[in-house]
Amino acid sequence: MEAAAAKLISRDRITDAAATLFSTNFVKQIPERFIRTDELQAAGAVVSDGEAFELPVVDMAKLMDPESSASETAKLGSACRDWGFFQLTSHGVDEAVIQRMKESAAEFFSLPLESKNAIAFQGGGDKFQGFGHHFSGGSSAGKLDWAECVLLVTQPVQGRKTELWPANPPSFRGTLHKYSMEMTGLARRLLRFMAIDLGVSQEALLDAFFSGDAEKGQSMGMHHYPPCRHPEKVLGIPPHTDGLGLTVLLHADDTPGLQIKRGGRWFPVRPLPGAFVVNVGDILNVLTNGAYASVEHRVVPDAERGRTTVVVFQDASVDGMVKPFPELLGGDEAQARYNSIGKLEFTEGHFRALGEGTRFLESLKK
Ligand SMILES: O=C(O)CCC(=O)C(=O)O
Ligand SMILES: [Fe+2]
Repeated sequence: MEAAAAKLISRDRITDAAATLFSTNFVKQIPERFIRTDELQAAGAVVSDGEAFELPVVDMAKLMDPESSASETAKLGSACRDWGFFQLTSHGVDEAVIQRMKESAAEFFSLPLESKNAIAFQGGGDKFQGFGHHFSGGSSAGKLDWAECVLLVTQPVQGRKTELWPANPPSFRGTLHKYSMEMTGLARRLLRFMAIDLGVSQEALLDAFFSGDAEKGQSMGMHHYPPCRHPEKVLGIPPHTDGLGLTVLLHADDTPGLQIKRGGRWFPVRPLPGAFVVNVGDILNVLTNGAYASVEHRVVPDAERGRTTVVVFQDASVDGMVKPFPELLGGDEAQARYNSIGKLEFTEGHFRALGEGTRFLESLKK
């Protein structure tokens, strides 16, 4: 869940009891606050292991190569339209930086609770950054996720609260800075090809994500899902869509857990080694007038192995608004499938709806 979310909601601190639960994995009985069997049963079936399906794979090197660019761009476009998700290979992000980010995340979560709580969520108001449990709303209200996470603003640089960036491991802050810059570069590269696919100018799409507006930026979520002997009873993250523009997820290990909802069923992502998982957020869905889909997803813990991920969210807006690109409407406002709304109002609405278990995007539909 993106960091901006928590502006309107408080989050829970991780208690000693939860930390013990997370570190042992020999729990005989899972405490009631984590049990969500009903919610899980109501949410739809998971496709079986044997069922063949393929989450689209997009190759950045092929996007960049004039020989293959057109066909790979079409693949990128259909992934964003049909799945709202794809795995990205040959992405060009510095492998050493990725490796250090993975290690830093894993090292942070392996620290004793006391050290992690040095940057605990303060709760309430805009003090949303730091370490703790996710907020769970809607049908999850009052329940706790089988996960611990860190949320931080990473861009613009002047918007960072570096005192909340882990000081342990000591290399963490430098690594996150480099990783954040790499992610900006990656988003820029990808957006150029999305613009070609959409038929909007590259400048307009890049401006929507990166022009000087102070409200735009980048945030990150670092998640640790401890193993759980009863994965059918708990959730790592309840179903949600991402409320910003574009999300890029890095697996720090090869444990699966992310599931995508499609046609009423949950499709487990089988992470490809070395690939990022990229998905369309609600704002990009509106900017593209519904052409690109922001799709519901969730995380279930693994029975045997822990899972650590690092997620980067890239924010977007057009002239302070969340609205379909005028270029896509051919000068005819009647073609807009969503009502325009101010960026701040959108963010507030998104988190209010998340808390209520509804989807704000639906209320913007014409
Ligand atoms: O950790 C994951 O696989 C997904 C995390 C996620 O959906 C989020 O942070 O919004
Ligand atoms: Fe998400």
